[in-house]
Amino acid sequence: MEKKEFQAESKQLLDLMINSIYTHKEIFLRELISNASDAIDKIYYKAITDKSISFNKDDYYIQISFDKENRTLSVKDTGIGMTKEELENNLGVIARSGSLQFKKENEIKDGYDIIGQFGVGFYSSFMVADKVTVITRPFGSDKAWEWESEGIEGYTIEETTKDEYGTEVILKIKENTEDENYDDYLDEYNLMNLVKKYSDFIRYPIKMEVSEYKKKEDSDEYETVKVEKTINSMVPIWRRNKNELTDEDYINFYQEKRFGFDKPLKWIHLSIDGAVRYNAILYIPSTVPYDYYSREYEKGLELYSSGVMIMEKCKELLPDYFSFVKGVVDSEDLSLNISREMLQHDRQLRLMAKKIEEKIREELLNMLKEDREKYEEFFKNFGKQLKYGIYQEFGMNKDKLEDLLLFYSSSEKKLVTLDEYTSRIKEGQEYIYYASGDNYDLIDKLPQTEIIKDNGYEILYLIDEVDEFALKVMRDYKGKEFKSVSSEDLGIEEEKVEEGKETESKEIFEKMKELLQGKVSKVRLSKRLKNHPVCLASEGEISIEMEKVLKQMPEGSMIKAEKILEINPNHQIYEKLKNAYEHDEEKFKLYTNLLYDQARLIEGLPIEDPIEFANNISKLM
Ligand SMILES: Nc1ncnc2c1ncn2[C@@H]1O[C@H](COP(=O)(O)OP(=O)(O)OP(=O)(O)O)[C@@H](O)[C@H]1O
Repeated sequence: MEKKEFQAESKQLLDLMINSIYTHKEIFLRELISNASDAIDKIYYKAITDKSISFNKDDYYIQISFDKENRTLSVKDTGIGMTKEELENNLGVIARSGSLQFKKENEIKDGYDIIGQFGVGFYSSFMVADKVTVITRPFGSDKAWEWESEGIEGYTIEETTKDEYGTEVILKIKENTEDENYDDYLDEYNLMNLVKKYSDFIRYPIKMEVSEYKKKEDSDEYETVKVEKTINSMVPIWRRNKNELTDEDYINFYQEKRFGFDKPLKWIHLSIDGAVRYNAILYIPSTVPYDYYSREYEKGLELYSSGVMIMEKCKELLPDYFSFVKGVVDSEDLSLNISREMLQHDRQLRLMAKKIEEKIREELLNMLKEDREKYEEFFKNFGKQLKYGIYQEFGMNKDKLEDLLLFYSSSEKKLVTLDEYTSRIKEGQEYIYYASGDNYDLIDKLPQTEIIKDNGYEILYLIDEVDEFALKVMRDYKGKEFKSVSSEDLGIEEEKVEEGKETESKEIFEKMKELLQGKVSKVRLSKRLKNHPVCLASEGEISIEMEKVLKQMPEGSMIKAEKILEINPNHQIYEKLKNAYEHDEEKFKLYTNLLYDQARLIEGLPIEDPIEFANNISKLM
């Protein structure tokens, strides 16, 4: 037996390998399976050019077996195997990849790319094993070799026998420690899950003996028996032809992948053959994930490189406003870093992300046009996210998102797009009007909306917290400005105020403002009220609805809207107020407080002092 040391720099590298390159120990299995798949691929490629080699697909497979008692786990393949020299070169020198060399020598460029390229994956075995044994017999040779290593100190090679060509890697799994349960790698269920997670789309069968609960022959009793099964799906659905796939295939894949328990509302299957080639299947869920609108939710698409899973949630592939999209992306063109946990070039990712975003937008616009009912269902679930998308980044994404928005319309009594609103705009209508509140019924009754409706103008009713913030950063839609029904200048012909009232009321309103002790910045005659005596309006950037929202945030509680109390000069209450001002100070104070409280109630704001409010009402009675 020959005992050899790893080359000097390899020792350090091996140490680095074992201890710091990978975040998850479990990926060692992905690496061994990828190597086994590469080894079979190499025969496949040889067979293409060498007519004397026949490649019968059924003869090629990967087999996983384990022995709990002896703590061994084995990954065996019927691939190309290694000569003694190759063993020394490939497993004796870390960071030398026989696979990369093979790829170069054979100029392999087509779709089924060989996975290995860095020459380090194999050593990840030492993260979970004390000892690694490789028994290999190269294709076309009778000789077989056994390579063995317990890590840094070196390895041995000796001749052995093996019935078939191919390679078997046997790991002596470490004992459990306080932090790590190595028994997981000797557990049928867990191993199956790891194969599903990382290697489901390796294109050769991965076989393993699995337990099955079966009825005994000639008896009613049941027993658990071991049956050899192929545990990977092999052909990824995204590589299959769209025409061959049924709705059921897509739905099954969504559910198998646990993207959600629901049935997806819509899916998009992409095969892109541009600067970066990739396939993707994207899903829009039909229900909101329970943690979607919370900090815990993580966006991202599952990323594969040549059928091997690299990242569970690649967040760079989705903008925040489309974070509800689930799915997979698979590309052969990614530059991976050594651990396969990250990508080396943002450019490829950016190109993919851009296209993916375009496609999602296109699909949503399509749905809006072709299947309104479905789109409204989507919007009910994720419309809020689109609106956040506009609000974030100061409206930078406005152009991409504005046509995807829906708001409830006062005249149509249903959700409408901004385009539909503007297409109905009347001559002389200067603005797109909106009113905010807790629900459509309450907004519909808001005194401020009356004059606008009387003019025959449509109003958008906003009930989501983010709505008004989004419209504020949008400012306009195709040149038409948004206007709150509570703003001072509504751009319409205002209610006439009798001559003299303007001057006469000044003094009264000054007094009212004083009595209200800073609660309002102004009291003024209303030019918008018709049948109602009073309402609140606001000035400046923060509206009353926005104040309500900000109040719920810890840092926003101090931010207040500048409120204006508006009194209807044509309502009999105005005369009573005037009378009280002139003759009964106590009554005037009472009216002032009551009118202010009423206006708050109409806006859905809490009464600041409910007891005093109740007492004031009693006084009136
Ligand atoms: N099962 C196997 N059969 C045949 N050759 C193998 C097998 N496993 C490993 N090798 C050889 O050993 C080399 C080193 O393997 P290793 O897993 O360390 O790196 P890699 O697969 O080339 O690259 P990567 O680090 O990107 O996975 C491979 O390139 C291949 O030539």
